[in-house]
This record gives sequence, C-alpha cells and structure tokens, in this order.
Amino acid sequence: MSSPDTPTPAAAGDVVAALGAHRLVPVVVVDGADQGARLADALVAGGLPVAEITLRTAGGIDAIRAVARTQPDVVVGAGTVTTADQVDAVADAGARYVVSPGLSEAVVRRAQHHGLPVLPGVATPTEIMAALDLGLDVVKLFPASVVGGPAAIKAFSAPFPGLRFVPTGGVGAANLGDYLGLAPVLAVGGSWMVDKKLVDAGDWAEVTRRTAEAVALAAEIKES
Ligand SMILES: O=C(O)C(=O)C[C@H](O)[C@H](O)COP(=O)(O)O
Repeated sequence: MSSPDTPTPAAAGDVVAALGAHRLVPVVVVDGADQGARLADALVAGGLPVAEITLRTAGGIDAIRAVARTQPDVVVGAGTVTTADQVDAVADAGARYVVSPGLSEAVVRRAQHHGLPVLPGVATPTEIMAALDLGLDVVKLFPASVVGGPAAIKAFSAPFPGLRFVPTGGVGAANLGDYLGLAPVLAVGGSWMVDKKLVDAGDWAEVTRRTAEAVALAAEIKES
C-alpha cells in the first residue's frame, strides 16, 4: 500500500541523481540519533549533504530518523540492509535509499515496493545479471578493492553497458580518482571520511576536513 509519504518514482530518480551529482557516499557507523545528527552536520560543513547510515549498530535506525527529520537537505540512506523487514524499518525512519552488501531479491523487491532506490552489492557477472533481472541499473560493487577495483568495472562494463556502479570497500582519498574517472561510476562509497574512531572521539573537525578534501578531489576529476 502506498501512503502519502511513499516516494514517487520521480523522487527516487532524484535521489540517484543527487548521489551522482555529489559522487561521494560516506558510509557511516553511529551509535544513535545524537551522533547521527552531529555527523551529518560535519558532512554538510565539508560540502557533502549525503550520508549512508549503516544498520551495523542498534542506533542506526534512530540516527536515520533524526537526520531525516531535522536535516531534510541531507540525502540520507540506510546501509548494511540485509532483510526485507529492515527495509520496512528504514523506510519508516525516512531513509531515501537502501544499500545492501549483497544482492537479495527480497530486499530489492521490498525497496521497490516502497519506491526507494536500492543499491545491492555485486561482485560477479552472475549477480549483475540478477540485478538487471530485478530492473536495476545502478549497483554497488563490493568489496571493490578485493574484486578487482577499477579494472573490474572496466571489464564488467563491456557486457553490461549502461549499468552504473557505486564501488565501495577500500576506496579512499588516494584512489578516489581511479574510480571517479570511469564513466560507469555514478559515485564511490566509503568510510574514510567518517572513520568510526573520529566519530567516537567527537573529532567533527577532522570529519569535515576529510570530507572537504574528498569533495575537492571529486570536483577536480569532474573538471578534468
Ligand atoms: O556496511 C555495509 O553495508 C557494507 O557493505 C560495507 C561498507 O560499505 C564498507 O565496509 C565500506 O568500506 P570501507 O570504506 O573500506 O570501510
């Protein structure tokens, strides 16, 4: 059943376009609403109003809800979503997209039911074909550095033209350009800007510094 809050397909396309415009998806692990809101502030201060808040912690859903309610300009999504029930929970909390470490048909179909863009992790051509069968045209490549990095994206793009990737896992300031320079790469995901140690120490200034550095690098690549 759709409700007045259910995103329309056009809104779902807008979210994917926003991820593609920012080109960076910080993968966030926070303990709850307060940390989530502070982290979102630090990202915004660095020029990046995007956060994928993972469900790796019990407070992840509260953090998504807090950011969605109080910082509507932040494109907040849910990460580490592995079950259809979790999709329901993050949709209720206000997540605007869903990211999964692997490809689960149940997760993808439930996200589609809610009108939410979903980025399942893929690592093989077989998984890519399953994603295409589910009507997807954007996938997460995970863990990107382990499954071949930029070379894997080039190789996968030959048989699957038009498919776009969000490589995640082992991406950082040093290799960002190797990925963002590839046409099939919509955006890159990663935790380096929002390292859990910085979050736990409350070092929001360093989160903002790393974020601003990544935003500047991404802008340079766009212009080159
Ligand atoms: O939590 C999830 O949903 C995942 O799929 C894993 C994360 O995306 C990666 O762990 C981020 O990788 P790093 O940037 O190398 O830390």
